[in-house]
Amino acid sequence: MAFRAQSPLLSALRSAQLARASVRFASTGAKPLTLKERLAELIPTEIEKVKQIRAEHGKKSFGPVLVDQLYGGMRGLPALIWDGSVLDAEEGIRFRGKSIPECQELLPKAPGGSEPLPEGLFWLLLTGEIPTQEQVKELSREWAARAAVPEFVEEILDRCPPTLHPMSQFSLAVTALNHDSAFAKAYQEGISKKDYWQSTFEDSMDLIAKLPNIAGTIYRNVFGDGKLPPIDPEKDYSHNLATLLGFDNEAFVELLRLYITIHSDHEGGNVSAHTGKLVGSALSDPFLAFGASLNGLAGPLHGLANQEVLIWLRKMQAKIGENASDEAVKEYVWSTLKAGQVVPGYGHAVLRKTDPRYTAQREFALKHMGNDPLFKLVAQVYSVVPDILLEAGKAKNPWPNVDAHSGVLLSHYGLTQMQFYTVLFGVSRAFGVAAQLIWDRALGAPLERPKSYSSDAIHKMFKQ
Ligand SMILES: CC(=O)SCCNC(=O)CCNC(=O)[C@H](O)C(C)(C)COP(=O)(O)OP(=O)(O)OC[C@H]1O[C@@H](n2cnc3c(N)ncnc32)[C@H](O)[C@@H]1OP(=O)(O)O
Ligand SMILES: O=C([O-])CC(=O)C(=O)O
Repeated sequence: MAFRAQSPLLSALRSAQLARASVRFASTGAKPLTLKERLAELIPTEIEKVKQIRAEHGKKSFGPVLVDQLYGGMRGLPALIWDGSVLDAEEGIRFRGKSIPECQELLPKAPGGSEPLPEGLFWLLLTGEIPTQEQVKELSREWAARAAVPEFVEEILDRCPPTLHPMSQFSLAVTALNHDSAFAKAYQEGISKKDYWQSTFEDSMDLIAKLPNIAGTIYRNVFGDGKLPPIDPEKDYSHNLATLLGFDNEAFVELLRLYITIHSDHEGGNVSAHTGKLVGSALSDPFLAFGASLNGLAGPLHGLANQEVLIWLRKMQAKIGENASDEAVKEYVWSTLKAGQVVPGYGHAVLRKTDPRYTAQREFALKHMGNDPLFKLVAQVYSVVPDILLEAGKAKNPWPNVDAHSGVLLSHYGLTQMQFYTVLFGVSRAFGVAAQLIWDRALGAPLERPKSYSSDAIHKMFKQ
């Protein structure tokens, strides 16, 4: 929740809560609150806040809905509540009000590391607060303890042909985790609505915790890299993910910390986030809801674009050679457009400037791999594509998005199998979707069911 614009009553309530929480640390010297305990404290205030917003503003309008918005993919239509992050077209994403550079500065880091730990980001997404070092350490341990995947899910993955796309395998495995859903079980046992959030929280924690093992199994099955090593309970989430994928390079671990943080959430309207929220609104458990998110993320206009960027760059290199001139790159970009294809990694449904996630990855590349030939090509493409898209005159945003840069970073460290890239995006996106699912159930969010119209109905409506 953004706690910035609050009534005096709500701020007083919240300050009292925060004060109580810190007094509890100070006076008892007890263990700091766990994420679930802190959430339990925040939920009553948030329920009151939403009640108050609805009482005060419930009948106010955001403005007209245009017929073009119905035909045009609902661009700009205010339609969803999403608390973890808000996207500004010019400035890019803020997680609970914090920009990417602010998160890089404020969130806890691993010893010796300089990138934020995704554990801290998850805490921030859920509570709006920056956790302590001790709290993220506890979260790393908790996720490590929950990381094991049921044997039958491993068997499902082992039986997938290596030709089945890693994203399809990922979605199958996540959906199958529903077998052990705490929410589904509690619902069958007749749980009260006010307790929905607790089992949703448990499932969400299990979901996030099990993703590294699932991703590692898919990677090793498809790309033939031997058996999975065990999770180390004393290591952080990204470190364990890197190990499971077979990488022991500390710079790669730092990359994963940054990667998961910046890919975690992008407000609620993007395909994967909205799908998760929609499916969750039917009280499908977090595994079913996030499995659906993954199927949306697997589309080339959304998360698959990071794979598409690398494929496109490699094809370009094959055609015009390495160290090609700007002219040759421009010609290749034009040939893509003239063939009726999109330039992958460029454009965005909301953003109208360079994606700050692109900038964060570019800065990482400048720090760690300034001389990588593929990074140089990515930078060269950045210097020519926006002008071409402007000249072509169709794309509303000619600037690069997050996917234009992620593949080159992964491939620099040897993760060259681009069909796998969107799986890492999916591991990250679970953080944002899970955080909102928990709040949706805590706040009693209703079944989503907007109104649809036929073209005939619209035609008749305006004829009169
Ligand atoms: C994590 C993410 O999901 S980030 C996005 C990842 N996707 C990509 O990078 C794929 C390439 N980009 C695109 O296809 C688009 O820019 C999208 C899907 C991201 C956004 O789509 P929209 O909001 O519809 O974009 P926009 O309003 O600018 O589209 C207008 C026209 O420009 C075209 N256009 C937009 N971006 C591009 C591009 N990168 N290359 C060529 N044409 C483009 C659209 O295809 C559309 O053409 P049409 O009128 O013939 O249908
Ligand atoms: O916001 C969007 O529509 C797409 C995107 O960048 C994301 O989901 O990360």
